[in-house]
Amino acid sequence: MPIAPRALVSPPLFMAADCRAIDRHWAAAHPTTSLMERAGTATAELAGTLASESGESVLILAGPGNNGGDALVAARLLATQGFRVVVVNRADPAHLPPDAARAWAAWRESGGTILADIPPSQRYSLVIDGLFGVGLQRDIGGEEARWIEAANGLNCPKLALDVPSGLDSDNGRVRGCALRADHTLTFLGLKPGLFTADGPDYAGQLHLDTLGIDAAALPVTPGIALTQLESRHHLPARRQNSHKGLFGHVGIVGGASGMVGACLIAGRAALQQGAGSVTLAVLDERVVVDYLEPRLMFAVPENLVDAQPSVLAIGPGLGQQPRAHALLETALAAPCPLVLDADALNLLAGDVGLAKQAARRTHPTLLTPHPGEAARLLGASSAGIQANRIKAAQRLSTQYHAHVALKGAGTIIAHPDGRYAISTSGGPWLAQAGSGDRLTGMLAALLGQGMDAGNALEAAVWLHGETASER
Ligand SMILES: NC(=O)C1=CN([C@@H]2O[C@H](COP(=O)(O)OP(=O)(O)OC[C@H]3O[C@@H](n4cnc5c(N)ncnc54)[C@H](OP(=O)(O)O)[C@@H]3O)[C@@H](O)[C@H]2O)[C@@H](O)CC1
Ligand SMILES: [K+]
Repeated sequence: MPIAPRALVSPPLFMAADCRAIDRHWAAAHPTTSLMERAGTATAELAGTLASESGESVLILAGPGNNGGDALVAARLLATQGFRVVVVNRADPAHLPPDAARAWAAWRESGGTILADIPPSQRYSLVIDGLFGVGLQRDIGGEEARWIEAANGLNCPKLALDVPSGLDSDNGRVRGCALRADHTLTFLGLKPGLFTADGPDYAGQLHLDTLGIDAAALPVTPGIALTQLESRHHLPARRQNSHKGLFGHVGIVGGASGMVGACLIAGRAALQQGAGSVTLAVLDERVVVDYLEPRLMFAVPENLVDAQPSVLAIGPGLGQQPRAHALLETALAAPCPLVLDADALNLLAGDVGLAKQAARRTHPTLLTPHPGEAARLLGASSAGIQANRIKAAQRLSTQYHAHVALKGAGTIIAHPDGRYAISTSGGPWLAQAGSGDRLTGMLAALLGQGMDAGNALEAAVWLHGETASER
């Protein structure tokens, strides 16, 4: 029975290599039980509920590997149930992997036919995409690309098996072209590429079928999908006998002339997230009060570290002038958790000495780059960062010994111990000026209230996404 991933708490993510290892172990331990038969059965069950009631055929696109084998099993079962099916596959049966070859033979023995191309001008009740799964190796071209374009143009629901064909299951990148699915039925466990980069746009509604394998039997992986907050992401209940000193003094450095708003947004967000008190160290000295949020205090930036804040955030509207550089140098030496965002990251990227100082810090460091900032920090292009967002976040985390949130579709949170999470909250409405400043403020507030750095970053990213749900 498929599960909606959002119903699961922090489900593990499996790279293609993990899937291959699971497959090998299963085959060695259960030589007579085929996981493909289970995958095809789950597919036929879901397909039966998705196919429109027009009575038109189900179009099944099958590829040259085991993803195609899953589709062939589903074809056989759907035909048995009375569905009309059209199977398109141009693989050489002599070169199919063993399970897929058995599925091919069973389909043919049941009287099924296989077409070498999609019949023109026909209407379908459903498309099942079993072209490529976790075995996608390169960009799709040729006939398969043409089939995918044709399927994308059909006016009927589309169900992708395991991952939409053309989507790299490890990183969510489209390899040439990809099937735009309305539903994706993924097998065994969730794949990171379904949650980040192009994944959410192509996967549609996700369904997970574990194929009857107990989660405890699956390998432990470093990645999770952050589908909801866990207890570790919550602050303890406040005692009645409390005072503001217990909930942190957040210092925020930034707000150069013309960019003061960034600092105000961060400060207001920190107060809303429960910080005991917030001081803004605004570089534009003309600004000494926020009349809309008069609880914010203002300090001369050079004096802020001496005031011993319990957490410091630097970057919102900071600019890159020499004064900003000097303030960053001072902030890096602060004996408290430090959030680096925006121009603080750009300054780090441009100065090896500062970067080394950041990497040597003994108190927690948290970086919240968007892909452009991450690209500058890693000396790469934004496209290069987006091509493998998980790897990029992990490289930054290792390089700076920091907790890193690489913002964007499916924000990646990478930790220095190698663990990572992909947040499933949020959406394109977060793509707006000031959005990152709010995240910085929320994060600083959670740190100020004593939450562990890694948990605070995950919680802040999640909560920030929740505040910007679909309009
Ligand atoms: N893991 C499990 O336990 C279970 C896995 N199951 C299922 O198996 C799927 C994985 O199967 P898989 O490993 O056979 O890979 P798959 O995605 O079918 O593709 C490989 C084939 O495609 C080819 N090919 C690749 N890229 C190409 C391109 N751009 N253009 C053209 N060709 C390209 C490649 O050719 P080659 O690179 O070898 O030349 C090879 O022939 C998985 O997603 C799930 O659906 C389930 O049965 C349940 C249990
Ligand atoms: K597929």
